[in-house]
Amino acid sequence: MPIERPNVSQLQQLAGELHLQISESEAAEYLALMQPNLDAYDLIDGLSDEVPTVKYPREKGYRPEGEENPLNAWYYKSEVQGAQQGVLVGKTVVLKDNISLAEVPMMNGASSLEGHVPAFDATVVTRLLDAGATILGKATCEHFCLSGGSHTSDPAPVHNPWRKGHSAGGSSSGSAALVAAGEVDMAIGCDQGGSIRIPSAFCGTYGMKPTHGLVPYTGIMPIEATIDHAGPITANVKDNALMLEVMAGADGLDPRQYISRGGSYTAELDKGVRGLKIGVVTEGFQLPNLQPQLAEKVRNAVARLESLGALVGEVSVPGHQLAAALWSPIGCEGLTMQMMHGNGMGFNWEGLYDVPLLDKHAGWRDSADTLSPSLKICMLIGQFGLKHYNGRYYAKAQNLARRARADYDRAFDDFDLLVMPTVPVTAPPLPQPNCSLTEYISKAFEMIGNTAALDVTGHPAMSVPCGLVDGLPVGMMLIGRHHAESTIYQAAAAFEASGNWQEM
Ligand SMILES: NC(=O)c1ccccc1
Repeated sequence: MPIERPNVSQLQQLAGELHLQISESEAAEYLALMQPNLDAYDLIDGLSDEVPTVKYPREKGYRPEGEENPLNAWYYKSEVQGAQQGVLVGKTVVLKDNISLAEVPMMNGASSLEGHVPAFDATVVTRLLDAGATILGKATCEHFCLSGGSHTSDPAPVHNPWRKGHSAGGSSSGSAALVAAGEVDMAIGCDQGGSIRIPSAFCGTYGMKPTHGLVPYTGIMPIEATIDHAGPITANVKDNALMLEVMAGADGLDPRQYISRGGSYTAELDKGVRGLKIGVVTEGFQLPNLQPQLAEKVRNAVARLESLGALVGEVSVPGHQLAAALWSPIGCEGLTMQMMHGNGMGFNWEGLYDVPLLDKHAGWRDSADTLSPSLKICMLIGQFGLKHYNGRYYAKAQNLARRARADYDRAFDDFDLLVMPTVPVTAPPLPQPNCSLTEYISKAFEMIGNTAALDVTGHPAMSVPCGLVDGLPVGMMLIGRHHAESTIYQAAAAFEASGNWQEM
């Protein structure tokens, strides 16, 4: 199929957008000279796309309603049976709804994407199925994954299974809610500012944000490649480690995997914590909105690890606050370029692009006013930094991210793990649908003070449930050296085995 050529005046218009002025006759001459290039576009247009083939058949599926979806945590139910054999045989899994499951609708929490049906499976999906898992469907997520509260998802907010009317956390809201409600064994979440760990903390699940690049993001709708992470959300530590083992390692299609190695994450589970050095991060307990009772639960959990033989000390990591600050230019300018101007894919990397998703998402411009205020504020910050400051603060923040990372790594000279509260608050009530802009946005970001920093530095970090305050779960965040997920699991497993966290 030939692509539609621009005419002379369209080419002049394009030139204008590039700050060029070309006369009509120049435009005509350029146009003639461009013909071989446009012939190349014709050739590409005539070819089929180069994408992975779908390996396992699936049901058409449906959108559960009413009693079948009391928390609004399901987006779609569609069963996919994986291989007959493998470490995940008998395990049920739900996918966050920014992860492609071929033939099953995906909307990433945003009405502007409604109607999109992916053509291929994300790498992590194929890996789980190859390991024998049974996928049950897609979990509701927040609007383009841009909220730590569960009130921004289209069509409806997700409720916390511990208390209806309260936030499930976000942005992997449905993922954690369905695991906590016992509807699935496992879920995949994604995390750019805390979106695996926040809902895990609010819902009392185990949520691991692995080292940046460990798990391929291929086939998952991104926010910004340098902070995109995918990882497991489960009801126990063993399942979490198993799931990570299956999902980790290079797929050759994701530029985030500049360092790519998988590993065995189940090997250390029974080792205990005797002699393990755990640093309590001073800055992690200095968030202005930290609830004292919640901090107390986390300190009690650390004392328990100490009683199990860990060597505990206090450590200051000034880079923690720096990293949290770096999230603003990196997250906001990065998502404005990649997710919005770049139609969800961006440019300048080799790998697997989802072309139909790109086309569909390019339509956000036609209904931009329906975007969530939590996304709008990030776009406004991002556009400001890009337009008024050439994106220089994004660039400088990427450089300073190495300083922040080195700061944590200095702490890891003395400690094997670092610990702090995952989030400063327990699950708050969901804001009312007609709440103010200020409330809507503050309820989306009030809890990311500790989590976002580790997206910037890339360190693995896991939320481990460690108690209840007024009947709502509290999460302790364990942070490890890059690629030391095993050490995190080792401590998490020892802690889990030491008693019922709901009684702590
Ligand atoms: N995608 C995220 O991790 C996120 C979390 C909280 C707020 C904004 C984004």
